[in-house]
Amino acid sequence: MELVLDIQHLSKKYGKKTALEDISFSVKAGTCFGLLGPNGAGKSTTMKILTGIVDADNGNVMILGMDSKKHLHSIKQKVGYVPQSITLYEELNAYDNLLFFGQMYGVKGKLLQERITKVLTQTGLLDRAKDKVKEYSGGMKRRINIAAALLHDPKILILDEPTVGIDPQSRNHIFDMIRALKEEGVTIIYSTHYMEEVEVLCDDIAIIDNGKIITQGNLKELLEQYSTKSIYIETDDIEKLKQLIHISKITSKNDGWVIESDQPVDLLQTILKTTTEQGIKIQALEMMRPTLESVFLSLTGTSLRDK
Ligand SMILES: Nc1ncnc2c1ncn2[C@@H]1O[C@H](COP(=O)(O)OP(=O)(O)OP(=O)(O)O)[C@@H](O)[C@H]1O
Repeated sequence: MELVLDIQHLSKKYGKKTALEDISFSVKAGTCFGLLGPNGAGKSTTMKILTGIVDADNGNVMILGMDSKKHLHSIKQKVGYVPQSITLYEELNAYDNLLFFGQMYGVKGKLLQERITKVLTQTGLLDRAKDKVKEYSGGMKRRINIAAALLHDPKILILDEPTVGIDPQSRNHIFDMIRALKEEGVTIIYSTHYMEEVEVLCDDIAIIDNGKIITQGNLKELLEQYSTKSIYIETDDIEKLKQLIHISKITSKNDGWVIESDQPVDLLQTILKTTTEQGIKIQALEMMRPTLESVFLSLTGTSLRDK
């Protein structure tokens, strides 16, 4: 598959502080790539290097086959970047903001009018286009900020933590937008510290921590490879069950227990059979979906949520 982004051995220090240490990853055309990591991991620095805002100390970035050091201008025409902070004129309405940003990207005239209508429709804010941005909610501002990065019809859209501090409705809108853009063939590069977002949106991921990539690859394969397989059960008679079946590791969770097993399907069947035969009542029994939380835990020994 065609690579639209290829990063090799990127390093960056701010003074003595190492922000990135030998980062390499690549992104395939038409996919959603997730850069997942806790605060301060180096996600924004990576994205700023991709967009030419920050210079790397070492390493190479190829975007759409072009070297970012030599062809930044051409690259910028094909890449949309949504920074973490909102960059809109509060006193202007959304339409005028988009007019301004479109012209900055070099889009003009009738084409710009068409693009503004399209991006406002994509963000679900066409009917609010004439309202001043200062009257928008945080989530709506974020959606317009994304719209601004789409005006020049980019092939790659880079989003730096686009859902921080916004309402669930706007978050869902952003997810729907990303899925629709992907359908249209746009490659998405998405940074976040929310594992759940990566799990539902991304095809391939890199997990970054302390400026280093700790693992990367296809999301499904990583989940399969690293995460713990387990069963969740709620029953009033766990002690009896423990005597009847072999359980290697069990921990309490919510109103029940999580039992780890290399063979969760077999264990599930055994539990069902045993509880039925012995008359042990169960309130809930299910296989637990592998999560990125457990991937992170098994690779770093710490929880991403605790960072
Ligand atoms: N301009 C700067 N000057 C000095 N240190 C910086 C600067 N920008 C970032 N850093 C440091 O570099 C490291 C990586 O920061 P970066 O913003 O890339 O992380 P991040 O993963 O995007 O985190 P966050 O989600 O908190 O923005 C952090 O330790 C941060 O404090």
